[in-house]
Amino acid sequence: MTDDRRRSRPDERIQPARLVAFDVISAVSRDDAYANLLLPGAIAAAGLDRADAALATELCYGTLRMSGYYDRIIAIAAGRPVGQIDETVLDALRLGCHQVIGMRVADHAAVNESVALVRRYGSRSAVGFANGVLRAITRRSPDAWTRAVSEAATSADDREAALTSHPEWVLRAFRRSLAAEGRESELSDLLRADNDAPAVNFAALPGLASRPAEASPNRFSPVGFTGAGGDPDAVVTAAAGRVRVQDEGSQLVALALARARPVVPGETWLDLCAGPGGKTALLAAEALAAGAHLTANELVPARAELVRRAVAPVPLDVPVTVLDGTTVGERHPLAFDRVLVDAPCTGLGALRRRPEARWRKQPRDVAELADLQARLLDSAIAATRPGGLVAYVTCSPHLAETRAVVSAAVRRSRGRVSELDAGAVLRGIAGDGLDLGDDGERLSAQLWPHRHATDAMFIALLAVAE
Ligand SMILES: C[S@@+](CC[C@H](N)C(=O)[O-])C[C@H]1O[C@@H](n2cnc3c(N)ncnc32)[C@H](O)[C@@H]1O
Repeated sequence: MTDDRRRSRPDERIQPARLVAFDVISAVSRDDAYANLLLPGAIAAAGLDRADAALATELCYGTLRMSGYYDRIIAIAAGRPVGQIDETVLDALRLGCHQVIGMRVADHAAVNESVALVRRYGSRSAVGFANGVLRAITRRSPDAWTRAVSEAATSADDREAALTSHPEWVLRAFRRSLAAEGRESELSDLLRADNDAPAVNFAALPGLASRPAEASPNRFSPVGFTGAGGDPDAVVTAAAGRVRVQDEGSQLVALALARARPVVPGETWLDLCAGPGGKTALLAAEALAAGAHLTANELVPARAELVRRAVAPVPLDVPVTVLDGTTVGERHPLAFDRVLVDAPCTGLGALRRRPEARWRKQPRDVAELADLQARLLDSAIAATRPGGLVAYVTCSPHLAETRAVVSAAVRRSRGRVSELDAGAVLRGIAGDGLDLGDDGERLSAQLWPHRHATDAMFIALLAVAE
């Protein structure tokens, strides 16, 4: 926000945490910025202490996550569609709405500071409008707003999408994916789980680090834990990078490739789409313990550098190449025993972590990504030796990015690859308590935030014929 846009009354103080949150929310709306990348720097630049940093995070992430719901409330309170409200004013209204409805902050603080934001960053003529809208919002209880939004919905799906703050197309995609495992009835739980901030989860690289005594083991991942206390970066630094922040589902899918069958020493492994290297680090630790070699590949040079840093704490030489993964099958045919394709995807399975991501994605992204995913998987299969294994992984449960990509690749391979029972492999790692739905015919496996408290990671394991 440039200084020349700043106007305020001399007596008008806006809490630094609110200013930071508003700046980041505006950058997301205006410049398509990523909140998770921008917020830490904005907090540091403002010199916020721990409590204010937590407040800024809640204000920013909560507002972005629930903005679909808040927009319905604002439209009713304003008597006009949000598309007719200036963007800066709308962001201030969303922030105010989150404080009144989501955080139950005292009305006067939420209203006064949001109006002050409009006075400072918006047009003067909008100040009265913003004040009126926010006062209208405070006149009804959060429950009354739930009823009002429900009544204004145009269909049952529109209602559920509004109340859980999801785009309707995402809701339908989730329903199809749950229905494919006989669990459509879990849709509402899933949508609500997306709105809970996930606990910080760690992985202790096997053979190189162990879970701190005070931490709680993960339910499913044998190397995962939560509750290490304090600042996550400090936990990672204290373990010299051999403990990493990593979702439990991400741990499970990486372990599934490494542990699907016994490793023959000297095996060669490839992580085809490795950046930023979370799964590479886990695979490197597994390769080290089993006597395998690991190569990582990543298209984007800056992300390849992150992979190098991620594997540095593992005493194993892991070459990192910077290639388009779709060409690796041609360049290195039949070269690897195990290949991980952690494919670029919509990320619809990680909405808990990326608060604005649900609004950024469009249905057309799915088709584009599915085409790239198919080419990456074909390339991975071509790069795998007879008798080898390929793991196809996404952090999206969208069927077009998951089962459809896998079954088409199996068809195209004309018998060269067949699916293994990924669910059985995961249960072998995680224990029989891992509930993977009711579809007895399916060999791939889908994890879910509401059922497993993981990101919605998908995995299929493909065996290449001898
Ligand atoms: C889902 S992320 C991988 C996450 C990673 N495995 C981890 O656990 O940290 C997908 C990665 O694929 C990369 N990518 C996209 N297109 C690619 C391509 N054609 N070839 C190789 N990598 C690609 C992206 O830059 C991104 O870093």
